[in-house]
Amino acid sequence: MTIPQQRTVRDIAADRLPALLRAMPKAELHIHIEGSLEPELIFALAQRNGVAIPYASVEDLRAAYAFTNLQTFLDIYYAGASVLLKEQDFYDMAWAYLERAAADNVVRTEMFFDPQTHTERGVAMQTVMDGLHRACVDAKARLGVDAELILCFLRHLSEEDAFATLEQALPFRDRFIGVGLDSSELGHPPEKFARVFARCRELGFHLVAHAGEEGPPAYVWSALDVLKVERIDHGVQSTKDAALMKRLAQDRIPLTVCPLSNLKLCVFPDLGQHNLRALLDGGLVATVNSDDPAYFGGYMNQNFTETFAATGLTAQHAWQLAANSFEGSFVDAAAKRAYVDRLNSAFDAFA
Ligand code: HPA
Ligand SMILES: [Zn+2]
Repeated sequence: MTIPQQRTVRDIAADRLPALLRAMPKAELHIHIEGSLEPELIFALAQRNGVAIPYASVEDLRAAYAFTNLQTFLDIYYAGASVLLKEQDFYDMAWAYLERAAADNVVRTEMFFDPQTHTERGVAMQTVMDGLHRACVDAKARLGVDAELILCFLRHLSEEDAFATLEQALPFRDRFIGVGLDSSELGHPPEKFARVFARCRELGFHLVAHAGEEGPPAYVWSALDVLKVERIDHGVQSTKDAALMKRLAQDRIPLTVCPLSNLKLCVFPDLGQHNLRALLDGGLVATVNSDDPAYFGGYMNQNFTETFAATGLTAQHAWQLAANSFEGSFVDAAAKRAYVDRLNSAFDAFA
């Protein structure tokens, strides 16, 4: 892997830090596109498609977003996705996110999607793929955002179901760059999906998995050693295991950390106690991401500004997190260098 050059960044006053965080180019590596579905769009799509939803208003729905753990969120997240039926619905959802990403100076995004959430309801794989892919193509042309897709298997379902999903997706294999693993973590360890990940590896897909969000460090170990993933999504429980921290640092395995998600799902009691700084201090390739921004109260820049305000991270950390996002992305070495050059230019212009 190419490691972007290091850079020592001059300190800037705390009151100017939010502007720098917003202005710097960055990659988003952990965004569930179904988690970008805002309540307003849920209501609009419900009406367009004649789907009944058990909430009287947008305010009513938003009021239900009081989560105590991952599962309480997932129950509402899957219900929200039930309004997605047509190709245009998937396009509209992805386009709304991509416009928000562009506004946050996200120049590269690798978006998760959960096909089983849709095929289970009778939506064709092709419908999902067509809508999301068309939004990615338009994002490059009209927003200058380089957008790719990563297909996630739902870990609360069986490996057999994951294999069937992979089969359905293979006619569209040029439209997604990798596979991931999401949904209910506890009780569904990575090794449950050992064979389907081995197959995806043979097929040449990039591999990632959620691990160590709520689950123990053992799940991060098995994501690495059994599934052979290239990145860990979340991974914040890794600080509980010194040997694991060493492994992640030595192998430069990126962690796609999602601070506002961790706050909303009660992984940390408050943002001031988030361990992002400890991950960076441990030499890990940690990144900042939004996860499910419509549900967790913030897109990329809000994740950056709120976390920096709560934890006292500095301009040096800002540079490192953005550089890490490009290092951790699935672009080639020349593109990584070009992105880090853009990052350096943004810092020069800011000084
Ligand atoms: N964790 C697991 N599964 C998910 C998440 C998450 O944060 N968001 C959407 N699906
Ligand atoms: Zn996630």
